[in-house]
Amino acid sequence: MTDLTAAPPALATDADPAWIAAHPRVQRVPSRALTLFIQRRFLTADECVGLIDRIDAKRRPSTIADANGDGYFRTSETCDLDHDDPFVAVINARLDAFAGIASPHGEPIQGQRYDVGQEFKAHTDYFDPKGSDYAQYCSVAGNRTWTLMVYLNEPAAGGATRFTKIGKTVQPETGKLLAWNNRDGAGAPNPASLHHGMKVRSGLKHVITKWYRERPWG
Ligand SMILES: O=C(O)CCC(=O)C(=O)O
Ligand SMILES: [Fe+2]
Repeated sequence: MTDLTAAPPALATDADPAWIAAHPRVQRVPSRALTLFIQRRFLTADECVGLIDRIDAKRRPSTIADANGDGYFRTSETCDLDHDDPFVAVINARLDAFAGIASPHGEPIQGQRYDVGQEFKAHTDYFDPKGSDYAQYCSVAGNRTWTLMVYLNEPAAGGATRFTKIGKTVQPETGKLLAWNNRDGAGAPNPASLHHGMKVRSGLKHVITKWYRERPWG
């Protein structure tokens, strides 16, 4: 459970790193190239179980936006969580409060499930403005800005998230949150946000991912 030190900024369209850094138990990963925060125990073990049950009940094969011809690029399963479910709505509000971003800028939370051997190869969460699918995915709400991701469990082996450009590997831990800015200091898409959801070697891995947009999503 995150204890917030103050009310979030009213109707902010973007996160303030100083706001995030002021939350209790937040660590900033030392890097000039990427703004990346970690907070352990963002969710309780019970909350994680509640999310895992919902993900397992509604999962489907994961997809990627800009198809790149590699059928093994993202082999996990995905679930669009139901925001009419009060349990999900409470967690969604907590993510918004952590980021300090007004709720309409957030995409619905997704769940991801990785079985043994499954992974999400190195990618960025922002859409390439020169990519063929950019207009399709970004014409209304703009590009992705911040990513919040929470590990819901700990696979027995594998499943770390590796930020390849900054040489940082984060190990899954039940309830641990990652928050990073997909843009650089000038506000442009930041290639240093490249990350790889590495293969699970034993056990299962579940995470939730929440992406924020430049403009309201819905
Ligand atoms: O599972 C992970 O460690 C990374 C997930 C991810 O990068 C994504 O869903 O965009
Ligand atoms: Fe990602």
